Amino acid sequence: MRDIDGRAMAKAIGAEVAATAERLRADGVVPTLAVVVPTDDESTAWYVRSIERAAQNRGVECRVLQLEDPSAERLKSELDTLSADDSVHGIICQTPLPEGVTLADVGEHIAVAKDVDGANPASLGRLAAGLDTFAPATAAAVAEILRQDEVALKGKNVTIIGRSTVVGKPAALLLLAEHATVTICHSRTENLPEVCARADVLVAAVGRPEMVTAEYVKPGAIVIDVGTNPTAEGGLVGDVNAESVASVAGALTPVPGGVGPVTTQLLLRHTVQAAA
Ligand SMILES: Nc1nc(=O)c2c([nH]1)NC[C@@H]1CN(c3ccc(C(=O)N[C@@H](CCC(=O)O)C(=O)O)cc3)C=[N+]21
Repeated sequence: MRDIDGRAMAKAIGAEVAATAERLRADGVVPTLAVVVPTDDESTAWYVRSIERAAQNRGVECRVLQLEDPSAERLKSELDTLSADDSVHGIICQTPLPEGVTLADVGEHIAVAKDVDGANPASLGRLAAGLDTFAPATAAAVAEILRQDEVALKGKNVTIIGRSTVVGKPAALLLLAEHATVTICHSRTENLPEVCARADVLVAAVGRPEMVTAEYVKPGAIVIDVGTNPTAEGGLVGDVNAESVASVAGALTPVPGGVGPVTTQLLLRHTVQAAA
């Protein structure tokens, strides 16, 4: 089994982002991303630091707004303000959200043109309708990795485990647009390993540590692991048991070093595109 090098792909995207950011700055536009952080959460805090670091390296301005357990009203008004602020080009509201607040709820307060992580239901609708729009960065990373790795998708069986609005559903739409035959599985799917084992490309986006084992994988299949599950030791494991699938899969995105780094760079790419 081959490892797909997400860090190398991220680096290439980052270089392209830096070039675009430089052109924008020469034209007097400082590409700016606003990161709204509404809760204290370890994996979110890590992602935010990673966005800040990457943005700084690529010439994108990053404004982090840490809110202390805001009400839904406060969060929405903050997003309304950023949506109306001409100096802000991209907005991401980090999940998890405070108790009782849904992403669809707050997402409606992120202007579609600045919705670089595809949180507004209107962005998802545009994606479904085949209109120009930003997909959630993680879903976009799945499609980008398959594109950069030159994985054939036309007519192929792509199976996605997980039907979330931020990953499973938008990834399905993006891969449908590449003419894949897409199956979405979830917790109620019958004979899950068997359904997955028909896939030429298997995308694991469930959030269950190392759930996907060899019996889920067709010999030679490309496996994309979207999971970032924190371990007790402070590390990170994916949704795929890499050791188990190693003898069956053709290729796998490792965790860390797979989908994660590409996700961060695509958020920046979306930001410079929004600024342009
Ligand atoms: N609205 C929203 N969109 C998100 O996309 C979102 C979010 N909220 N909340 C938090 C989670 C988490 N997340 C990660 C992204 C990249 C890595 C990543 O790059 N991880 C590194 C390694 C990290 C390590 O070693 O600890 C890697 O996979 O190589 C991790 C986690 C995006 N999230």
